[in-house]
Amino acid sequence: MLVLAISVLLILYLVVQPLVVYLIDPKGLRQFPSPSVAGLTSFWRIFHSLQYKHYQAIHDAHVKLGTHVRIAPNHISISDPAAMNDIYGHGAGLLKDPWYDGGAGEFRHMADARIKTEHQAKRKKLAHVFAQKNIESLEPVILDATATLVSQIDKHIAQSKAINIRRYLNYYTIDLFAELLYGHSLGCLERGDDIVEAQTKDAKVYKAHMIRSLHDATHMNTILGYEAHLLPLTKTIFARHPYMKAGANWDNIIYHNTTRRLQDAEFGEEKKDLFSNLLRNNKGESLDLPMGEILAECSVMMNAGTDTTTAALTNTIFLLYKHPRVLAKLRQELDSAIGSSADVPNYASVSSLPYLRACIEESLRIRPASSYGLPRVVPAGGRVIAGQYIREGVTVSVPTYTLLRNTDCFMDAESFNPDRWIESDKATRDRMNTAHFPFSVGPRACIGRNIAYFEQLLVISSIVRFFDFTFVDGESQELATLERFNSNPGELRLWPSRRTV
Ligand code: HEM
Repeated sequence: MLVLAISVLLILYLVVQPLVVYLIDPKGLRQFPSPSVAGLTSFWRIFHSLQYKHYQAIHDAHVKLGTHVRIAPNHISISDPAAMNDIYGHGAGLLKDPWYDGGAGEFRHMADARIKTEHQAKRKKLAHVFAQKNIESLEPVILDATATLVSQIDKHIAQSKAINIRRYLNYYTIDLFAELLYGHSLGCLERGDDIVEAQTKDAKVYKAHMIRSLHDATHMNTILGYEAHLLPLTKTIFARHPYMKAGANWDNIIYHNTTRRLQDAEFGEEKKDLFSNLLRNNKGESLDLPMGEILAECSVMMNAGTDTTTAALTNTIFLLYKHPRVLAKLRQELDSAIGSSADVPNYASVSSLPYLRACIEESLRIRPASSYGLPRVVPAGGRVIAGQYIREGVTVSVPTYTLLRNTDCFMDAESFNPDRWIESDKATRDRMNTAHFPFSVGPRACIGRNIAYFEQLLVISSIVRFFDFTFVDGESQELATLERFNSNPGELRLWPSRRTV
């Protein structure tokens, strides 16, 4: 009897209720075209997220249906550059959607705080952590980590082994960010794996795979977030799912490293890392953050600071070695700027090289690390977004992947062409800049972009100068994209050799 009652309730909830809402159409959304059953149910998005190809399904829908597409019962995706400012700009007034609750813990961090005042306070408190001046002071740490990466590639050459550069770049970003944040590396690069220590609240220390923990947890949170109002139920139903265990492992990795860092501080070890800036403002006064908030901020930094930059670095290496003409031009620029030095180039020597910058921008455009349409809620009174009125309470987003290949803004948008950032006339460049937002815009835009550029400049210039690669699978080698929330690249195996500089 109970099973029958639950089944009836489920059918009512999953089939009848969406159909009734769809037909009554209280928010006037039926005027917007939608692919397949997307206007009726979130299952359309869930299906494509489970294939890791959500961005592609949204892109295909826009190509077929136009700029304003209904991708879920209460969600309009808008692939128009004008929508960036309308939705995300300073003063737009649209707040983050409850989808962000999917990954939120008891304490919110800077990226998942949805209340405006809470977010503003956090961002203000932590802005100094990400200031360019502060990042530049961390250059020795970045140079050291980059030198270790170079020596690991050399080891593969000495042993005549192919290298999975996607994994090694991820080991690099993990070690580097742990060093920047906590003042200690996690040793992934040296070991050639991502198995690190985690610690439960009752002090049990064990080992876990760092990359997998983050990826599985993110995938789960992304999908559960589509029906955010059901989170208390779905989190209970899936409590034993391995991806939930992955989330616990991730939290325990952060807990282990944060408590270790706090103990260092207790023993009076003075460190010049981001963590010390997290505890104190730029006048040296304590910020008095509760432990839950410290853990939350460390978690988002280790997440955002490693996963996106790994994607950006891997994508750039792939694109450069796939395009020998571009690679040769970049090498010419680097060689004439740096000469024959065998050291990892420093920031001053590469930060204003135009072609290097252009390669990085073009890679962020054509293979964005963050391709997901970032959801926001239309506030009271509704809004005109890219020319169409959308009622209050509707979720809207700009699909980053689609925006970055907008054919009105980028000529021959599907081709990797760094020259477009240098050789285009002003009008063309202005048009490109209306759509080139790999870090988003406005008050919720990426706060870590200075770190991201710093890393990319040093790593890309080092690898390109020192190494030749051939693809293990020959010229036909492709690089998969697996969108969980970030767009993670698939494995990328290369045969490395030393280039004579
Ligand atoms: C190529 C690398 C990166 C890309 C493409 C990228 C992209 C983005 C994007 C698109 C957002 C907006 C997310 C949203 O609205 O939900 C964001 C936010 C954020 N990013 Fe990055 N990011 C990168 C690197 C980093 C790094 C190195 C850090 C360092 C910790 C970082 C920390 C953050 C934080 C804390 C936020 C939340 C900001 C807020 O809501 O105020 N990111 N990033």
